[in-house]
Amino acid sequence: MPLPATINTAPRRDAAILIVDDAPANLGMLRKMMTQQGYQTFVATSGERALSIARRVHPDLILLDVVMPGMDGLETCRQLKQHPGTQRIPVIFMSARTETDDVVAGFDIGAVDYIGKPLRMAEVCARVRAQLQIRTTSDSQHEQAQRLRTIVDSMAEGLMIIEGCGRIQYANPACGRYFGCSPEALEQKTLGDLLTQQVTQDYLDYFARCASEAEFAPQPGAREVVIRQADGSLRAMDLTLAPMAMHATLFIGLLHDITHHKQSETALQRAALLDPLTKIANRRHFDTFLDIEWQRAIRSGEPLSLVVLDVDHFKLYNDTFGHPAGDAALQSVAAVLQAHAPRATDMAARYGGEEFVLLFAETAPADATALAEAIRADVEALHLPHPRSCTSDSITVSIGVATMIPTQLDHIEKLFIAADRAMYSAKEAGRNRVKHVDASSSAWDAVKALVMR
Ligand SMILES: Nc1nc2c(ncn2[C@@H]2O[C@H](COP(=O)(O)OP(=O)(O)OP(=O)(O)O)[C@@H](O)[C@H]2O)c(=O)[nH]1
Repeated sequence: MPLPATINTAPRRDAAILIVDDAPANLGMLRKMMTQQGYQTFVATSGERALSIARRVHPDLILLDVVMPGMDGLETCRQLKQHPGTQRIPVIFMSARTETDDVVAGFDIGAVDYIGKPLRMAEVCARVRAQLQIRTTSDSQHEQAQRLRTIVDSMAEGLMIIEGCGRIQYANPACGRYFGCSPEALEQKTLGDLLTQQVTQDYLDYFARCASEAEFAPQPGAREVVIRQADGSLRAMDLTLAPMAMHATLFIGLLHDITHHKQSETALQRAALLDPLTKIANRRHFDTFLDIEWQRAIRSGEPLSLVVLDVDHFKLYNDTFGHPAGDAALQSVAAVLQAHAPRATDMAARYGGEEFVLLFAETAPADATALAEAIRADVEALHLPHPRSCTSDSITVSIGVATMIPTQLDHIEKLFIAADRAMYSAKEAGRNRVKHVDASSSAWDAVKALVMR
């Protein structure tokens, strides 16, 4: 529901007035006057009766005689102020007792005004009008405050009011949910209890600048922060902090949960690095990883081993069992590769089609060859039937391995060409085998010569 742009503070013409006086003549006169002013009137000749009517009709104002037999006006007013249903009704005392002590006692007990008797009707009307106006304004403000509280309480965003020293002065229920504690518990805390040290310091500096430099009016900006929850876990949030209007020392903080956004961002980033069919690294991811390891090997002088692996007679396999069965076979082969690349410095990837690669950093030729041989044997052990293959009854792979200790003068391409050549020589030698080249072999020299040309 939109909030009204302005609050209508004119007293309602049909406001209800309860007139309480034990003298029927006074009652009659006041009633006539109030009716002439356009008000609805109720009358009572005793305090007890006044309480009962007030609780039933909730008048907008009570004109209350002080001196009455039985329950007097002061006691009547005290009981009105004690009852939640009647405590907000403004009471105006009317009395011939106009000593200062009498008037002060009337105000102390909760009256909003005190009129001396004998009554001057024009004055009574003016005072009633003034109090009704105040009452209308206060009702509107009360209603407005209630609406704002409902909005703030039901907001999905967290809202906090923060003092310049970092103390949380107010927190709404969403803040409580975000931090995993009650809003009241948050109101005992400071920004430093909720945010990391660096972020807290940044905000405290910003608060100090707002307070000391009148012309410093920064645009409120959202900042990604990690908040600490009551159970110690961390959560990603957008936090917008801005000075409260007309309050250089108070700041409004708005917290927006971006955990889901972050999770999908991370999922997207991860998806961009994986081959959709086999769920192992894709070519782009592998190339980036190889660049990093290549540079690291140049610095460390440790050997870098590249393995290139190609499924044997895979076209025939597809032709025999169909493309979906071929896909499933590629997934099985990929799983074998992944199982042999457990270290942070290893990576298995699908390089395209039925071709796979593995990188083993800090791995000498003999170790890389042994790893490749284990992979070959594990693929064979899958026993994926390949009845039309002329080299085996089941799916097999041919593997080429190249190892080098790169220098600044080398190109990554060299390593690839060497491993590819080794793989083709494994194919030529009958498939389902591993071939290795290293820097000392003649094959490697041939590769070098090729690349240097
Ligand atoms: N099912 C399936 N097949 C693929 C995929 N990518 C490439 N292929 C197939 O892999 C086959 C590769 O065939 P070739 O390059 O002729 O080699 P090959 O039949 O494996 O023979 P050799 O390598 O000489 O042993 C082609 O038929 C491609 O269609 C894929 O994602 N899924």
